[in-house]
Amino acid sequence: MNAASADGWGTAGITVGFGDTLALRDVTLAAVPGQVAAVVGGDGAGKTTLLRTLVGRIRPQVGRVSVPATVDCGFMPTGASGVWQDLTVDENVTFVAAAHRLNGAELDQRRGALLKAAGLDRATDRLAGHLSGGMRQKLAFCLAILHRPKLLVLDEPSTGVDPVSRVDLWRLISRAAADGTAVVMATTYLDEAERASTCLLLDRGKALASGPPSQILADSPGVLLTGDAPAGPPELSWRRGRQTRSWHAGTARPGERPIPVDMEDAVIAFTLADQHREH
Ligand SMILES: Nc1ncnc2c1ncn2[C@@H]1O[C@H](COP(=O)(O)OP(=O)(O)OP(=O)(O)O)[C@@H](O)[C@H]1O
Repeated sequence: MNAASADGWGTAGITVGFGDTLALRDVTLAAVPGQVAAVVGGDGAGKTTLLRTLVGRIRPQVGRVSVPATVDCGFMPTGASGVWQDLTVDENVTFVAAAHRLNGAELDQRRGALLKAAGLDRATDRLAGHLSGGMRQKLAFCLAILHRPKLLVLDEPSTGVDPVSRVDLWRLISRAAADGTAVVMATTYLDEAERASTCLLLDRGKALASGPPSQILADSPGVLLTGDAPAGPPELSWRRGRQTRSWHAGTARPGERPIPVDMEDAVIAFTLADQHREH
């Protein structure tokens, strides 16, 4: 369980069920040092279950999980629940540092650098419960990475965060990866997924696509059209800005002018293609 493969860590063919619900079916995810792997998918897709299985909080019924030793893992649960609301920013850091036996000059240096990078260095005496949502998420991030984990797992770190704090958070995440950490993050923001090294698209517990973002876009199934009105059945059309997107399986028909897909289109196209196959 604890050995790193040549390429890093991750899950191999894991299946997780809760009673009658199959939350994950045969899902493989690679966590590679120096890279950010984004896990994307809609509500109930299985993102949280995958991350919790990766950090050892859920045991898969089938498949293998390989991660570094627990002390080398950092986990930021969803909704900044890793933050103690009744403690100040500084006290939160001290509390988590004690759990990792960090102290002295090493802790002072780490605390100073992280809180500054997160824009929290002027808020050290504020109660975490009184911080804005974005600041609290950034504090949760700092706590997860305080002990310089080799594997950092983040569950929707930027959900509900304003655009400026999202940029800050993304900078912190990129820096962690640049320092050699293997980062795995669930996100519902597809612009973030597009900037990751690899993406795993989940839908109802199943992996619909995985690979570098450019490959996911290139592999996007079917044909995407845009216009003022749906070009096919309403269940295969959706609004995007002022335009309507329409999708169909197969290749372009005579007279159609398919448009290039971005990550948002690709995620919808993979999901529709999967539903199409099922019917
Ligand atoms: N502890 C649990 N007991 C029973 N069912 C669960 C449990 N945890 C998750 N599930 C179910 O497993 C499926 C996947 O849930 P999960 O929370 O992993 O999805 P998600 O992609 O993180 O979605 P969301 O962003 O909405 O939380 C859902 O159908 C969910 O209801």
